[in-house]
Amino acid sequence: MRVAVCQLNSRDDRDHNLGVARGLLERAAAVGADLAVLPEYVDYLGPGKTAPKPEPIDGEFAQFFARTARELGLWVHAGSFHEVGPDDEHTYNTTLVFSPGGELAATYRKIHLYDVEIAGRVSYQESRSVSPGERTVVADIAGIPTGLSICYDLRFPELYRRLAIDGARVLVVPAAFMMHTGRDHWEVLLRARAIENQCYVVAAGQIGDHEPSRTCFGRSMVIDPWGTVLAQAPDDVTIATAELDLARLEKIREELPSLANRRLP
Ligand SMILES: NC(=O)CC(=O)C(=O)O
Repeated sequence: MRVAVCQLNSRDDRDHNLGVARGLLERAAAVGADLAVLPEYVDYLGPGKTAPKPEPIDGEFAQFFARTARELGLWVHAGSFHEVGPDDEHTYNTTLVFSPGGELAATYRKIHLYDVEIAGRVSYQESRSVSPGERTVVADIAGIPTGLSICYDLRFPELYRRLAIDGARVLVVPAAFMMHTGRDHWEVLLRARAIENQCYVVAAGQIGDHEPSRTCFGRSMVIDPWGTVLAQAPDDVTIATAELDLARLEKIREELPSLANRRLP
């Protein structure tokens, strides 16, 4: 399977963001990708705690990507968007995955919320405006069991171990990782999740400045189950592609059976 990671710089203009995302998905389809992955918060990254208009699962955001998947004949992992939440104060941070037929194949709500205060660097309290998801998800994407996660989830290895135990061969991480933490942690964490779970990791990030004061790290990448970086996007709004070889994954698991050798549940 050929995958494309799509790197965006989403702003406070949903229609603009969707237009840029569509252009990258067209590029992914043109180079033969079977699956294209967008980053966290494709719909909106701007001033204010949340998008001006959160949407239901079957709203315009979903319809746009269902149509795009169908028109391009592509599996589309639509990163994440602001889904209408349980009350007026909170949304969900939600992933939607569409099949090449345009059917909604999977949904996932971000479980771990980014509540972090690093003096002078990062001040973010995601739980003030977002409610956490409760459910882990291994989706069937083109016949491959694929574990879903979003951004800050990456720091919680027990989530990915659960996904691996539940059969995942690919782990997808749409993100808007901060520049301050990303430059030291992003690649290390992604490669660790790939090696320890013997899975492909497909990670699509937001890149650059977002109003009013957030800078995202980018460096979208695809990593193999040995921990090797197969593809990495440059610091731009663009795509990077790589081939996933499931036979190679099974060979790695056979030769170095660390997943099978686990002693703790
Ligand atoms: N933005 C996030 O959700 C996570 C992040 O930037 C980090 O973990 O660092």
